[in-house]
Amino acid sequence: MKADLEAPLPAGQEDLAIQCRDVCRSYGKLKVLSNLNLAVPQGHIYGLLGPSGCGKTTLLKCIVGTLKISRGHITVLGKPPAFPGHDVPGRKVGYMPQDLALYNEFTISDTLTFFGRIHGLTSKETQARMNFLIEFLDLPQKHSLVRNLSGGQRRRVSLGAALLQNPELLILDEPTVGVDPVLRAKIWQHLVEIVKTGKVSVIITTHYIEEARQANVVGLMRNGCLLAEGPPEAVMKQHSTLERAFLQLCQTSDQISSKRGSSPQGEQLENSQSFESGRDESQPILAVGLAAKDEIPKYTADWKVRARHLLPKWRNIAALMIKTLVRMKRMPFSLCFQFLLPVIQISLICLCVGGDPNGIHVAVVNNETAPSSFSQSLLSFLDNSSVHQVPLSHKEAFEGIYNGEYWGVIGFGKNFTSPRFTTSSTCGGSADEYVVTRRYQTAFFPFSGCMPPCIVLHSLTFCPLLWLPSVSQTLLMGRRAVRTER
Ligand SMILES: Nc1ncnc2c1ncn2[C@@H]1O[C@H](COP(=O)(O)OP(=O)(O)OP(=O)(O)O)[C@@H](O)[C@H]1O
Repeated sequence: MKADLEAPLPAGQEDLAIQCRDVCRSYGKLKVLSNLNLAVPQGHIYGLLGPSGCGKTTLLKCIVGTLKISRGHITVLGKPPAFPGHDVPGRKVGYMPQDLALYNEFTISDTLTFFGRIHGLTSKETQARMNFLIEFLDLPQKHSLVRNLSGGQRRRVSLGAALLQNPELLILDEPTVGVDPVLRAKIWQHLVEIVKTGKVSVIITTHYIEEARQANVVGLMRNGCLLAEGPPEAVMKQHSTLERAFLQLCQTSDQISSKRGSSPQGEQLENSQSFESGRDESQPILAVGLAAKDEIPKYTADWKVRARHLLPKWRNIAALMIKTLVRMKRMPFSLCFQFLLPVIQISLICLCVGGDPNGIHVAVVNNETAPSSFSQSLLSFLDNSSVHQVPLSHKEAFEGIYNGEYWGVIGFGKNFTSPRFTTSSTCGGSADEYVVTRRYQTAFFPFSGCMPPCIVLHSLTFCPLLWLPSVSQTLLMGRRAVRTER
């Protein structure tokens, strides 16, 4: 198991934090990523730029392992995302999603403590990091509720959660949106500093193209593939700004597409300053210092590692339970809903089913007269509080039942006790004995029509999923509950 995790990486990959090879991803018929190739070197900041809707967030979700790719290969810190025994998603990765998944009922302190627990930090470590991050990200007091924070402040809390455990890889989806320029500069400065150690790598998306000049490598993305990849200075070589370089690359890409559309098949496209004719779409128009295409190795994990990967971690269960308790405490209405509703449902069920029936009038036609007869002892077994026996003749009994006076008729023949009948009647042979229970069932279940919806409602509310949502979340989603939640 250990050997598997510590196996040396194939040549050329040990210095790549992320490698995407021919990655494709679609949402139904919408192809979002098409044969995308991207390489994030270890200890670098990779600025992923591109217009809205080009697929940046989708790519980041695939990298972090919350979305599956349709085709291609991704390796993150040497293994595919969500590979058994690999902490991606997990402690090794700090992911700040675009849609902030923070809990409104949490304070800043609760939020950071929750993520600290999830990543297995001690409370001392969490506290130290929290104090640093609150000051660094210029956050309000740590007891402020997330729901009372502004949009920009929430983004910074989310960024704080991503930075909390000092991850090896930071995946930041537009962390600087709604952040004032001074803080934006500070965040970039921090990123530049942490990558200097060579142990941390960052992939960051931003709409502020010019701020990406501080990245070590930029990737310009359009329509699900990379137009250019390389150091910002190289991409900007013939242009004063990254924005202009991007504009030029977009125009070049459009020219290629239109020429390809209009030129007859097989005709060679003219050479342009930055691309070759018949360009492979999976390759950027401009690629500076791209990693060589190594063979992607086959990754296998020991069965023990796989089994452990499937099992939820206790610390995650504990963190999620505490999270649920804190949320319940802050939302008393939800507490009532979760605990009182099942009680109401059970009461409703009991009301619908009703209590034990009593005072049911049943006509008894007993043609045996001897007090020690078998029919008498059978009748004595009946509970008199539920069944009120009315001894009648055959005719009176049937008249009574047709008039609705009795719920049923129990009849015994003259020779019920005789040995001949004790054997044959148990097989249902004698015409002298009868039990008529025309309306008996209705007596027990007067509201039986209401039962199915009641039972469904009851099972929905009483089911433990509602009582302990955190545990079920963890059990269902396994150890990856943590990051998929965010
Ligand atoms: N869950 C989804 N189901 C269907 N389509 C989706 C889904 N998520 C994203 N898309 C579509 O995929 C495309 C790429 O979306 P994505 O969020 O990756 O873009 P983006 O580059 O991050 O955009 P932005 O910069 O505005 O955040 C868009 O056309 C979007 O409508």
